[in-house]
Amino acid sequence: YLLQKQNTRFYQLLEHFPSYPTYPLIGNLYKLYGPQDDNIGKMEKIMEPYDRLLFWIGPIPTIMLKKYDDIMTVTNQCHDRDFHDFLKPWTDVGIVTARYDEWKKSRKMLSPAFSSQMLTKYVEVFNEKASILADQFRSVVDTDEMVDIWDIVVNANMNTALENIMGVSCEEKNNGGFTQVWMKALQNMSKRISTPWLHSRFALWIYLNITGKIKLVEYVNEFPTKIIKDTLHDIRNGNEPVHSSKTVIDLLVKKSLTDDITETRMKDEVLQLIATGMETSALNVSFSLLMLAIHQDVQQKVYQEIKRLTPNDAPLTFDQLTNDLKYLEQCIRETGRMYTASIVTLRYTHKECALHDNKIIPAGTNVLLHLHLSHYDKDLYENPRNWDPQHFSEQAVAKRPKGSDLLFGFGARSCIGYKYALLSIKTQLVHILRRYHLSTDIRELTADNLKSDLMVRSKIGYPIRFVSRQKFPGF
Ligand code: HEM
Repeated sequence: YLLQKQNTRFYQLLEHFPSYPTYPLIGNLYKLYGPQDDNIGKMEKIMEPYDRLLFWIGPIPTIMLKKYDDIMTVTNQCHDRDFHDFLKPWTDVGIVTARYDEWKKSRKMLSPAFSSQMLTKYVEVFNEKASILADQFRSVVDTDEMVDIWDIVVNANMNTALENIMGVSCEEKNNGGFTQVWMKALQNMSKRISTPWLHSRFALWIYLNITGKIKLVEYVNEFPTKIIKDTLHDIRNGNEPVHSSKTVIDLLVKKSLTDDITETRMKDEVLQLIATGMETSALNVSFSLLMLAIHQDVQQKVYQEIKRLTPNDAPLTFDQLTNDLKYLEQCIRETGRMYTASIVTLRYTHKECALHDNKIIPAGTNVLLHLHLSHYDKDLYENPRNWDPQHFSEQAVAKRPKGSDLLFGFGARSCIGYKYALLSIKTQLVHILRRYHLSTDIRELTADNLKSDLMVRSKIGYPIRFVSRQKFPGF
């Protein structure tokens, strides 16, 4: 009551947004809590009648938006996310969690890691890891057995990330260990989000210590710290030419010789790149392969494009991956639309933010931008529940407002790694499709088959049958 009295405008502005009954201290976020297996369907039902919905976490307001024009308006005006404290035990200030001023430093520091010159270097690693990935399906080829490809794909993407970001080859000792520890650490982060009592920092600290999971947090932080220290040591001792950078850590460490960047900050930047880039890419590869296995006609068209534009089974080049293979890219984008890895993204309003109908989100509000729901918008996509690469044909894209496909977010804080992701995903799909024809017994993958923790996943896995190309006449 006192809060409301003191800040009348704040509460008056929020009254313009629909909400559910709210209770003192708890608010009404209870509406969204429940088993993770059911949360996507539940969210869709709750949001169905609304374009905007106000939730209260105790006294803190959170507005959920699902229309692309609202999302674009907010992302154009607000450049902050406010969940730094939430991830703090695992990672501190970095590009994803930093507030505006610190974020500008991160973005400037990391942009060179995504220049064409660096991307060209990464392509070599993409080819090498994608070829190893394709090799791993040899044991099941032509057996008629369907395999759930997730574990294999996620490992391949972790190995690629480790090599390009940290320069650690997956053949080296302990890296397998890092992938397992990382996945467990992510499960714990997601458990914190879906478990209200773990929102308290003190409760989380007790939980992590009693269960011994604090060791995961320590290991995840020690691993990149050691590599940063070793790289610094090498460069200071002249063992590394200062002008050549193959990895993100090389770039950061060299920058730290002239700029004020601490080892902790470098470690957090690196962890946050892995957190945002690795699983998102692995999910797109897994969903894309499953979609191609379901949609045989599309698979055939993609395969013909690959045969036509990348003959001789040679490693793919940066130019081929960037300029050719347009239909394959349509498939990847369509998968990203229907199975949006990052189901939501966040903004925090430091100033009032006016929406197009003059409703105002007051300063001090968290805004949840529901990318997944925006991708099922009938105003943007014909038959949005159907997986159809034609949604991303040149003509279809031209008809939509520029930027309304929110696969990689929008505005200043949109995905810094989107080109990297597209190149990496394309390389993996080409290496696999060149060698195998894919099929599956799954007929379709609807919203009921999806669940979400920090990311969107298939409840029924990604079961695929592999047949060698030679044995598959007609393709
Ligand atoms: C299919 C793969 C990927 C998808 C779907 C994806 C999607 C997204 C989305 C939706 C956002 C939030 C944008 C916003 O809030 O407006 C984001 C942010 C980000 N992504 Fe990606 N991403 C992918 C791959 C990658 C890769 C490979 C990297 C790096 C190696 C990366 C690094 C980042 C970073 C650092 C941010 C935060 C940017 C900032 O706050 O300035 N992402 N991504």
